Amino acid sequence: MSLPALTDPWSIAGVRIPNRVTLAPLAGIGNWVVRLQAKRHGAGYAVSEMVSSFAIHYRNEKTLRDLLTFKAEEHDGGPVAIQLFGQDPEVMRSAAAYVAEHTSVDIIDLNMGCPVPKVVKTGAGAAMLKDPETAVAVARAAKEGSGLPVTVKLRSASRKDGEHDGYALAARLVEEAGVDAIGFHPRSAQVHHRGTPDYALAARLVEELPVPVVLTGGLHDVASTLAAYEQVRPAAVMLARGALGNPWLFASLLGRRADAPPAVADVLAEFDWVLDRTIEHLGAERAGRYLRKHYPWYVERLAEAAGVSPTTAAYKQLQESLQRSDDIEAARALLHEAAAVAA
Ligand SMILES: Cc1cc2nc3c(=O)[nH]c(=O)nc-3n(C[C@H](O)[C@H](O)[C@H](O)COP(=O)(O)O)c2cc1C
Repeated sequence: MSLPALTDPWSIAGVRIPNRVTLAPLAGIGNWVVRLQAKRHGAGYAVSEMVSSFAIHYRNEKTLRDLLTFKAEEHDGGPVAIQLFGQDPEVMRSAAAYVAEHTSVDIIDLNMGCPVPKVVKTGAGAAMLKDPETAVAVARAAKEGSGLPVTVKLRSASRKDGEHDGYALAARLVEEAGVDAIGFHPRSAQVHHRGTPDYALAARLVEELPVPVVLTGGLHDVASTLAAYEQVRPAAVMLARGALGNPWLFASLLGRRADAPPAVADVLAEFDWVLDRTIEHLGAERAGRYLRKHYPWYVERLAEAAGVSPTTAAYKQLQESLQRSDDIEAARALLHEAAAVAA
């Protein structure tokens, strides 16, 4: 069969997704601002940062306030999912029921791939690859609790030289828990985010499973994403590190803009948009601290737009000044000044 264009629609359990370029879950990053940013630049589907099922079950105030905000405009460009993690089926059932009732999410995604020790030592994330019975029970509970489509994002394996326990788990989740799609990251949990993903293995999974497989891993620019899409033939591609402070990648992949760095004015306008929306989300004080994580990406874009290496002295100094600043308006002024020089 011919390979659909990335601009072609597809669906997860009857939920229509207008194109095949999607935003990956990104812990500490993928809040409504970042999801809406991806959607504005064309992403057909976006998954939230991972959220603890326990925190929802126990009604942790900060979690409910900061992580369970989904804006109506996020849905304009296609559906939105929340990613939940946790190893206890009954807690997952309760958390899934809560998000179905209290948020506008269309789909629940379950994290079975996070390799971070804090998560794995509780038996959640990538630890689930070694415990298929629990993984199936958790997925079933999420479906029953929410009544929503449920997808699972997982790694190909726990260990780099071990069996492909994640690959095997994917089929069981679909067969035994009725999981509606799989997000597949063909790297082992052991290597975290290093090395080349095993796209040949991902292609086999796409052939084998009766549900959509969404590919993530190593999709850092237009060329690498198109090459992986053609090799693996997944239902969709899911951008992660490649999209950090680079929402233009969505538009370039969808043919809505050239595959070229954004202009200085575009970087500045985007930066202002992110600042304004994050102030709306967190208030100016918290936004100022939180956004330090985002600043380096926009400095890099600015350097690219100016045709200069981000390692030159001026850009290094700008990075340092931004990291020292927790005043959001001071940070805005710094980037505007640098942009005036770059333009
Ligand atoms: C900062 C960061 C946070 C991430 N957070 C999550 C997460 O919350 N849930 C998840 O399933 N994967 C998470 N991932 C993994 C990504 O979704 C993605 O699968 C992975 O980075 C591979 O894609 P890449 O090589 O294109 O970056 C995270 C990755 C990064 C770099």
